[in-house]
Amino acid sequence: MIGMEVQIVDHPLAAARLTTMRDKNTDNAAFRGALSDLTQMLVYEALAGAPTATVPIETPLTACDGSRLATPPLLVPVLRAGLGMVEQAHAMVPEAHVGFVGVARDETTAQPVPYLESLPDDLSGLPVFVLDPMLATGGSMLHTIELLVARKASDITAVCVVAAPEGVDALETSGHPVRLVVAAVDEGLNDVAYIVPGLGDAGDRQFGPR
Ligand SMILES: O=P(O)(O)OC[C@H]1O[C@H](OP(=O)(O)OP(=O)(O)O)[C@H](O)[C@@H]1O
Ligand SMILES: O=c1cc[nH]c(=O)[nH]1
Ligand SMILES: [Mg+2]
Repeated sequence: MIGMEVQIVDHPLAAARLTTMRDKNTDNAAFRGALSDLTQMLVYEALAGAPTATVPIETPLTACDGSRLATPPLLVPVLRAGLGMVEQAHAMVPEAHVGFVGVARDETTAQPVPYLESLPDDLSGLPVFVLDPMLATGGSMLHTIELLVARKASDITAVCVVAAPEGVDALETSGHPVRLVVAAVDEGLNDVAYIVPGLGDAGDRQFGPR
């Protein structure tokens, strides 16, 4: 799909949380806190313009029309690092259902190695938000998107903190129905496929080494 929608969330508060996450002196707890705060901003922006449904209500004074999300997205954290996003995303969209995908890159080849999939069978008509702070080569995100498309998802949003241009290109050329919401697109990948300047290993920085 040429011309994939990429929404960069560059609000000053988002930039401040991202700075905390990038700083190598930020400890695990503060990293998780900044990721949670930033997730709130990313999900808020990702849902701007989402279709709404009218809800008739009564205020203490009179009847009026209210509003709710027409179709709350399925939230899909990619383990491990996406776990640090799901609680806050779910707080923003409490009526959402949640699926899980587990994939870990092989440390020598950087290829994604899947180990978990727990998703509804039929995703037709349901928007899906994939939560993973890092989009590096794009291999892990593409694996996840392929699981979703195989279940008939046709409206997928990748919600990420940092992306490499290589990962953005990989999503764009995949032809899958995906858009990207991200706090920053960095310079690129180093020789072991880490994002530079990046923030290191987002799973390790929340939970310790695996
Ligand atoms: O775009 P890619 O090249 O696939 O890299 C991105 C993936 O790498 C990280 O996970 P990792 O494999 O380190 O697993 P973890 O979350 O368990 O640490 C990250 O959370 C993404 O899932
Ligand atoms: O920079 C990177 C690349 C992949 N996964 C991470 O957690 N960080
Ligand atoms: Mg990791």
